[in-house]
Amino acid sequence: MNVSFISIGSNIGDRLHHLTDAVRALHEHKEVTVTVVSSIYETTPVGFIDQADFLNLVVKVETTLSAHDLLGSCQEIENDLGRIREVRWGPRTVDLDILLYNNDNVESENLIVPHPRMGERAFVLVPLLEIAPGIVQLESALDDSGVVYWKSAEEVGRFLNVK
Ligand SMILES: Nc1ncnc2c1ncn2[C@@H]1O[C@H](COP(=O)(O)OP(=O)(O)OP(=O)(O)O)[C@@H](O)[C@H]1O
Ligand SMILES: Nc1nc2c(c(=O)[nH]1)N=C(CO)CN2
Repeated sequence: MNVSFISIGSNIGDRLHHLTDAVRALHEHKEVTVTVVSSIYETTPVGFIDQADFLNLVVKVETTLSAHDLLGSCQEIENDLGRIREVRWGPRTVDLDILLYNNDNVESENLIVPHPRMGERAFVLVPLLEIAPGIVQLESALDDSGVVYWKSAEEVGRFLNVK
């Protein structure tokens, strides 16, 4: 069994709904089980900053999928939930990024793990370290300004027991 951490973000429309749909879709995949959901954080946009605030969370999953197949499933979920890709780092209905996959280092054309920008992104590190303290070593103190606790994981995790 493989263990992976996935970051999920949304900043268009009913953001909580989009996060919930994405977590549910992951969990409903027959080769993926969501085992832990972080709290939900409201975060100021990073990169392309002239856009609405995001909701972000991180999930831990167990999966029999390879890292590449897991990426394919994440992209399918993004497409199903109607993500519009226009501006790099721009608004999206829902965005799923693979942060970690076991202790693997992957460097292929379409997949890099650990995610190359996770170390500088508080919207990733705050929820990741909440559910997996110490899983990444920080080079300096984490500047968590712009990342505010929004709601408990209950909001998205409630349905996970019913599988
Ligand atoms: N670890 C990873 N998780 C998800 N996608 C990845 C990863 N490594 C590379 N990619 C590639 O990144 C491509 C672009 O992804 P996307 O459009 O979501 O970028 P972005 O979310 O705007 O920016 P960022 O990559 O900085 O989060 C995807 O098509 C995918 O092939
Ligand atoms: N706060 C925040 N900013 C972002 C996010 C995100 O999920 N949250 N995703 C991005 C592209 O992956 C770019 N910028």
